[in-house]
Order: sequence, then structure tokens, then C-alpha cells
Amino acid sequence: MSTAVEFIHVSKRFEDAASDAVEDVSFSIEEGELVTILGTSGCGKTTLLRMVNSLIRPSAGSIKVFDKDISSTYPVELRRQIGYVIQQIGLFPHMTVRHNIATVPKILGWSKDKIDARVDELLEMVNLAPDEFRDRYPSQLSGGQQQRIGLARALAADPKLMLLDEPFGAIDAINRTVLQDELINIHQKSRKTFLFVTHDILEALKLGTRVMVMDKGSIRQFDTPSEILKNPADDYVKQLMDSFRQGFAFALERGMGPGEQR
Ligand SMILES: Nc1ncnc2c1ncn2[C@@H]1O[C@H](COP(=O)(O)OP(=O)(O)OP(=O)(O)O)[C@@H](O)[C@H]1O
Repeated sequence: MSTAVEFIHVSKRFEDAASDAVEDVSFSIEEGELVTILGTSGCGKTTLLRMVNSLIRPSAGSIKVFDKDISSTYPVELRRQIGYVIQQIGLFPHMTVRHNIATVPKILGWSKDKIDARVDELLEMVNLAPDEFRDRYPSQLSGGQQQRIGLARALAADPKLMLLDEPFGAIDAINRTVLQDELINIHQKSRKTFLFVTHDILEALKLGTRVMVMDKGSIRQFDTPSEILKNPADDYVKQLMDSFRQGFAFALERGMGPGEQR
């Protein structure tokens, strides 16, 4: 298996900042992994993710995507291999679902038949009936449906690497669970590489084949969910996992009775 993303001593300091947003980070991600990047607000998750598709340039170190140093790749060419999904979705409001999904295939010069077939295939993949949704405008969709279209659009040209930045952050718990399950399905079927930023511990542990725990610009632990739960690398990770367990136990306990009578 080959390497999809590699960071070698990468740091990023924004102009006028007192410290690095990402500090001397090194890791590699193999093709086909679904890596979740977990950490509290401001720890550098988004900065790290946006360095992969060169929306942010590192201040030091080097980054390889599919074994090629991205500093010697044109950003447009780099981004052609990478799907990008963000919380604010960014669908084009004046375009139908079909045209939103077809944006990149059109730029790539696909034929109309190929695009039509791909749009329907993707709508089915994200569980939206093509006949019902193909010609709708974003304003005629719920937030969860819009997020599904955002995912379909990012998958349209079949990129080998997908970057997702809190894509389900604004979605209610039930739809969020459904979307998480769909993402697991898409990952299992496609075997693409996914990097998924979240501050939700359950989401990170549920989705990730490996979880990267970040704090203050550094990686505290990068391992499988079970290893992180069983063998936290340091006090920070341990506290994070303990808070998750306590929250879970408390919710279960309340659901069982006494709390409900309060
Ligand atoms: N364009 C910028 N200019 C200056 N500082 C920035 C810029 N973008 C991010 N930062 C700072 O870098 C640090 C890391 O930000 P980043 O957005 O990567 O965090 P995050 O972990 O994704 O947070 P959140 O979960 O709240 O989105 C923060 O202190 C932030 O204020």
C-alpha cells in the first residue's frame, strides 16, 4: 500500500501570531485509511487540513500527497485529486443539485451522458432519490440534504483523497448518525483516503480507522480508536477519553431512571 499524505516536520505560524498554529508535525497516512483529526477549538485541526490541499502554506517542513512534494505541484492540479467538504457546504444557490454536483466533471470536459449517469449514481450513494432531487435548488433542501449534496459534489470526479472539515457539525443528532453511517459505507466501498476533522469524540472514534488527537498545534497521539481508549499516550488524551466515558455513563444512567424524575 502506498502513502497518501505525509507531513515531515511541518509548522505553520500565521503572521503576527505569538505561537505556531501547527508545530513540528510529522506523520504519514496510507491509502485507504479514514483518519479523524480530533481536538478542541483552536488546536490547529483546520490549519493542518488546509495545508494538505495548499489552501494554507506551511511556514516550515514539507508535505507530500501521493508521494509528490506539494510545493512543486500547481495548486489547481493538486486540488483536482482532492475532494473538500466543509461545514458551511458552499453549494451554488443559483444552480440545481445536478449542476452543483457536475461542477468539476464539467471543468474536466466529461460528456453529458457521463455526467448525468454520475450525478444519479452519486445521489443514490448519498441516499437521495435522483428523480426527486436532481432538479431542486439548494434552498429547497434541508441542511442535512444540502450536506449530502456537498459530499456528492466532492466525490463527483472520483478524487483519491477526501478532506472533510466538520461536515456534520450543524446537523441534528439523528441525521448526523445516518450521515456518519453513510460515510463509513462510502469509505468501505470506495477505499479512498479520508481525512475528517471533528471535535466530537464519539464521531472521531466511530469513524476513524485511526484517530489523530491534537492539542495546541501538536499531535498527542495517532492510533486506532481502541488503542487510544485503552492506552492513552499522555494525561491530555487520558482526560479526553475519561470525559467521554463519563459523559456516556452519565447519559445512560439518566436514561435508566432517577434523573428523569428530577
Ligand atoms: N488566517 C489566520 N490568521 C491568523 N491566525 C489564524 C488564522 N487561521 C487560524 N488561526 C489561528 O490558528 C489557530 C488554529 O486554528 P484552527 O482553525 O486550525 O483551529 P481548529 O482546531 O480547526 O479550531 P475549530 O475547531 O474552532 O475550528 C487558532 O489559534 C486560530 O486563531
